[in-house]
Amino acid sequence: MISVNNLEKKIGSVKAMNNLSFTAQNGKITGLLGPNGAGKTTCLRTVFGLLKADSGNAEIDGIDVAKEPMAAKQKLGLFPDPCGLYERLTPREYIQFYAELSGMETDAAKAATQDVLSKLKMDDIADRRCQGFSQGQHMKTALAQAIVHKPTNIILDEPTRGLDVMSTRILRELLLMLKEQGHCVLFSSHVMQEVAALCDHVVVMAKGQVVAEGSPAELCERTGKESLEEAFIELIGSDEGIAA
Ligand SMILES: Nc1ncnc2c1ncn2[C@@H]1O[C@H](COP(=O)(O)OP(=O)(O)OP(=O)(O)O)[C@@H](O)[C@H]1O
Repeated sequence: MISVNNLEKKIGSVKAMNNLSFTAQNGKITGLLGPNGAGKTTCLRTVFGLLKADSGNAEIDGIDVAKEPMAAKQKLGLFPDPCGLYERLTPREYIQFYAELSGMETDAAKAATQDVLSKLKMDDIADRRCQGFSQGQHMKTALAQAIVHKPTNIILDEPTRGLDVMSTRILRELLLMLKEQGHCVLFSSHVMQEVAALCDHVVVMAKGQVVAEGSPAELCERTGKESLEEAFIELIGSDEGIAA
């Protein structure tokens, strides 16, 4: 479970997070939905411990990220940019390298790597160099890296940006699989269709604050709108910076 409690962050003259609070539960996909500049990336960077909040805190399974960063990170996986893989390594080498970086002994890292390769059905590409991989293969390798240390919680910042339809579908299936396995999945997006299709819980953000939260159906009902896109526009009072 990820909980964000009264986070505040001023960057220059901008309040990127303004008393931001929400919870993302295990076994659910939670979407952070907001227009450009809403503070989604700032929030996720804070949750991962890459950015220090001015006040408030983020907790991973009850562990304060700022106070116990190593313990919190053991329970958290960050989906990296799939374009940033080391092309000369095979998925097995790459994933094992990250498992060891997360603190596992070599034997445990090897076993965990095999586990995740099987879980994501990657055995056919496990020992090929990443160079020349398709988008979907890159994606699986990146996700395997994020979950090899068996974190309960996974965060993804606009994971489908720049992906084609097939890769987007693969990623969706992978996220649904993680949810079925009881993981807490938190991702940011401004793509309505994606959020409506995937999320159990949507946190609508604007100007560093939570404007509303609930399931897509609840948000539609609350605003009296038929689609999440219309509900979103009603909630934030503008259609600036969103994608259909
Ligand atoms: N390093 C920085 N320097 C200056 N301003 C920043 C910096 N990081 C974030 N901001 C500002 O903080 C606000 C929130 O930015 P953030 O990147 O968190 O938004 P976002 O919701 O992820 O937006 P997008 O959907 O466009 O990626 C914006 O106004 C942004 O310009």
